[in-house]
Amino acid sequence: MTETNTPAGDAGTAAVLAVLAWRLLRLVFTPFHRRVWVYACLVLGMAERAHGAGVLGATALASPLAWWLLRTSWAPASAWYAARETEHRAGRYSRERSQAARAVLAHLNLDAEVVVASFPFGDELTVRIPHGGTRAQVLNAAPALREALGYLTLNAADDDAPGVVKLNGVTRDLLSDPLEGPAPVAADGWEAAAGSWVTVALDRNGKDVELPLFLPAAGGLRYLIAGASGSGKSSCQTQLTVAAIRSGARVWLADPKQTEMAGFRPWAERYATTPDGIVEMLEALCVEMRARQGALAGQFQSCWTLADGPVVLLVVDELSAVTMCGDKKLKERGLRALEDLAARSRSAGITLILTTQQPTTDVIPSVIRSNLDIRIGHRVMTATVSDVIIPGSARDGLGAPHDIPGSYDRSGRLTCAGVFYLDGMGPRTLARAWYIPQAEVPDILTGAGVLPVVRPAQEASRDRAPSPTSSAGEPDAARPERRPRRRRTPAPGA
Ligand SMILES: Nc1ncnc2c1ncn2[C@@H]1O[C@H](COP(=O)(O)OP(=O)(O)OP(=O)(O)O)[C@@H](O)[C@H]1O
Repeated sequence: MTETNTPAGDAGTAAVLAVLAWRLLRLVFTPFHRRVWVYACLVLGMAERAHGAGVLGATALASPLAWWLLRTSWAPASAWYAARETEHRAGRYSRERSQAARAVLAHLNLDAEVVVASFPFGDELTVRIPHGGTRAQVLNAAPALREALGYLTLNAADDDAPGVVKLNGVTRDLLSDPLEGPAPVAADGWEAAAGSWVTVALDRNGKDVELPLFLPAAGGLRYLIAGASGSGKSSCQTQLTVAAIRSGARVWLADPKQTEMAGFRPWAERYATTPDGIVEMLEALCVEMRARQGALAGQFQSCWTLADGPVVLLVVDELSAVTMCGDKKLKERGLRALEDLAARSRSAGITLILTTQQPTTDVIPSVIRSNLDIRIGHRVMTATVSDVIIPGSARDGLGAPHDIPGSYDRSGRLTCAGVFYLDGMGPRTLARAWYIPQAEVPDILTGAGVLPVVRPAQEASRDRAPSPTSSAGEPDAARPERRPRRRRTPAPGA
């Protein structure tokens, strides 16, 4: 085929060649997976030179413009592009950081390989101990690495593998920066058996903090979550409840404030809001617990397993609704049920989350407190209160909830909302929780394909005819706060 020698053809060819030259130059610095585009331009340009087809040249020139228009005006294209760019930048960030770290170590006569992985609050540096080198040498280099890479802190992680040292470098202040983005448990594809661990927070080294819902050898867990109003007590509670529902546990909720847990209501097997409804629910759970224990005894088993049935999660959102209840008899019944559950629910595969904003010895009597295994202490005002949540924390120097600094920002939110001390899961840890607003709970659970609990028709009748020994959950606000009116008429269908 003959070449076109018109001035327009020459100008087109020159333009194509200029684009190609630029693309070829970039090719040298472009990672392999991004080169396909450059190859496509190259092929089009060659075709243009060989066949003089102006259409191909024009395509080669116009296609970057078309792609730019596409990705700026069509949402799926821009989302894809943004995701690729983020991935690309993260790769570049890690490469640059590992090169910088290697240079620092080489300066200190340590010829070590370094791999950097980034986290929301910093980086994890995995340093391979060089031949003839020691772990101590790498650790001695940490201050120089911290200085050179600009970390606030750089500490050795406690999960070293043989031959490597892992260092956690923190770039953001845990106490002043809330976690952004969806909580891991809310992510698409989060799947778990009821026994799995739930990532609820990041610790001050930027590492995941995981909490269990059930432990195969121990059974259920007993959580205490305490802190001042607005300190973010709902953070871990909501995440654990989402995880429990997603993993098929039966969830019973006591929600006297009717705010923190309201989003869960359609998925809760039992839901109570008034003191007598809550006490009834606690008593019903004691009955369930004894039935489970009876079944275990019959099989000579000491502890519930997931093969025996699903975990039951009981969340009492404000413990004082029971333990400080004005009705003395009701309070005694509630305390008896709570003591029973705190002492014996574990082996029956029942997990408890007891939450309060008044962590005093009246609200959490010591007989209940002493059985709670995992304590999550958000900001409180005094050392005495810290000691109730985490015994000894006021004096042991390992960090206490009243040490957590915080003030209200202009929107009225506590700056330390969601920051807590975790005690009872290894060394005491300061962490910041992910946050799931209640309004998002229905979308998360619906999006995960979890069907709401179909409540039996009797539920309505329970409202009308509650009985202290019935296994009824009472639903809610329709019910008078003090004493339900008892009707003698039998429940429909009874
Ligand atoms: N982990 C978190 N990260 C960021 N913000 C949070 C976090 N947890 C809570 N918040 C913010 O703080 C506010 C109060 O949180 P939350 O309702 O959990 O507090 P609370 O301790 O349960 O308070 P109360 O006892 O009064 O119900 C929330 O509306 C939210 O804006």
